[in-house]
Amino acid sequence: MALATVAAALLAALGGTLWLAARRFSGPRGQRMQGSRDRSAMHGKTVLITGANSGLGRATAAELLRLGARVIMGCRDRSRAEEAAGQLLQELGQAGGQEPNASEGQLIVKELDLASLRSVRAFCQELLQEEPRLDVLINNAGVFQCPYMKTEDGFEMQFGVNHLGHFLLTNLLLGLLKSSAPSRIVVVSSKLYKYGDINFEDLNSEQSYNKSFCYSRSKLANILFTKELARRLEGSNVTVNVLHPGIVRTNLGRHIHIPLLARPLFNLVSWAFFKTPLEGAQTSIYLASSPEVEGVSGRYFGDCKEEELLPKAMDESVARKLWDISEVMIVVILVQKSPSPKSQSAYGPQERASKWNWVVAHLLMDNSVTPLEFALWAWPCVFGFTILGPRPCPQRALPGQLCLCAPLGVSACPPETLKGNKA
Ligand SMILES: NC(=O)C1=CN([C@@H]2O[C@H](COP(=O)(O)OP(=O)(O)OC[C@H]3O[C@@H](n4cnc5c(N)ncnc54)[C@H](OP(=O)(O)O)[C@@H]3O)[C@@H](O)[C@H]2O)C=CC1
Ligand SMILES: CC1=C(/C=C/C(C)=C/C=C/C(C)=C/C=O)C(C)(C)CCC1
Repeated sequence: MALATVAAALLAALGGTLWLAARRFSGPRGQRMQGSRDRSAMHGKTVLITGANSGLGRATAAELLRLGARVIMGCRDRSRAEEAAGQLLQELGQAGGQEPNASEGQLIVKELDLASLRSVRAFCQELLQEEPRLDVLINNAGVFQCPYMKTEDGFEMQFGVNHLGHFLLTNLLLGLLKSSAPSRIVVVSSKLYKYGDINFEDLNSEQSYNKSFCYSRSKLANILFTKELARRLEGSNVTVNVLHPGIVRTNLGRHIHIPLLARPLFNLVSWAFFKTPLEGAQTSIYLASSPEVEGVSGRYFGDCKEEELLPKAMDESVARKLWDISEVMIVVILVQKSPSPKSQSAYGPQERASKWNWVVAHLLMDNSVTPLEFALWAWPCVFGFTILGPRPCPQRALPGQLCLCAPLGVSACPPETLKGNKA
């Protein structure tokens, strides 16, 4: 009896494995490899891919390199990136039956930590000095459902890396993309955007943190960012499109805890049902290289086809607000050098909730911003405020000092004013 039970269990396990294996090698996967097949399609083109050392980014880099592109891998860990680059060149050499880096594109590793706006700026400064052109920017790097963590600048990690880091990166590289036009920006989002919302009152998750919601919110932000950027880039010959890759077997799930005993089963199921990184990367490759999408902008793609979005991902007013507040967040960090104890004590509980308030006021009072930086960053922010309509300032500004009060509760008043107001 016991023997029969064991035999039945073994048979069931074998049958299950065979069925999963059959699923793995059949189905629509083959049709998903729709990227450009022209081996020289990307010759002479420079492509920047964030998070190119792993998963989808790595697979995208491999394919674009094969198509002849000069690929810049923007990665946070130099040793992991160099290891991946070495493997990619070796694989390419083996596949082509020739010495790596002979006729195909070039691979360049550069350090870029999207959880540090200082790193993003340093990266862009170097890139702008060294690269005469940039044809494709692929905003691919991402963090998925990590425990509550903050970036170097104090932003919730998933929003900070997935949205804000890329927001700054893209804006700093827009000039080069425009001068290299026709050029493309590709944004990697996720279908999970459906479960997110742009809750402006707690964008930094200070009040509550739900890791799934925050991932989804950051991916919704990716889509709204794409929509708004496409609108701003109309007529520039720079296109921007967003995609979801499907469910792909990568390192993205590193923060998901799977009990040790369940891991083999999970691995088997993911092997059978998830896409491989190369399959998942097809839409990124397609949007980066296919002539079919030349001139197409502001669209959402999956499996190399345009897809419909939920209304919340197409809301123009939310997209504009998100853009404006992202600018404020970035501007603030630009001027937010270690605040003085005097300033620290100057803001009360309400102001502390959005620490950005008073810092914006320092724009013109503090020489931590150069006129060029001010011109680049401050005016869109001030302009955004103007467009959205400044509200009457609840605090009384000191004569001659900057005091901006914008919607969404973001206001900027000199700390002295806030202090005076509290008294
Ligand atoms: N896999 C999937 O099923 C899906 C993935 N996506 C999206 O695809 C994109 C790629 O993810 P995927 O390849 O799956 O995951 P991986 O974890 O394999 O790759 C993510 C990449 O992002 C990098 N990264 C993470 N944080 C930072 C940072 N602070 N600065 C710079 N780079 C960083 C990682 O670097 P490091 O290796 O050093 O950690 C890694 O190179 C993400 O945007 C993700 O949201 C969307 C839907 C589904
Ligand atoms: C494959 C796999 C894992 C899980 C990855 C998962 C579940 C990723 C899901 C990502 C999604 C759905 C993102 C959507 O935007 C683990 C846990 C690392 C274990 C090893 C193999």
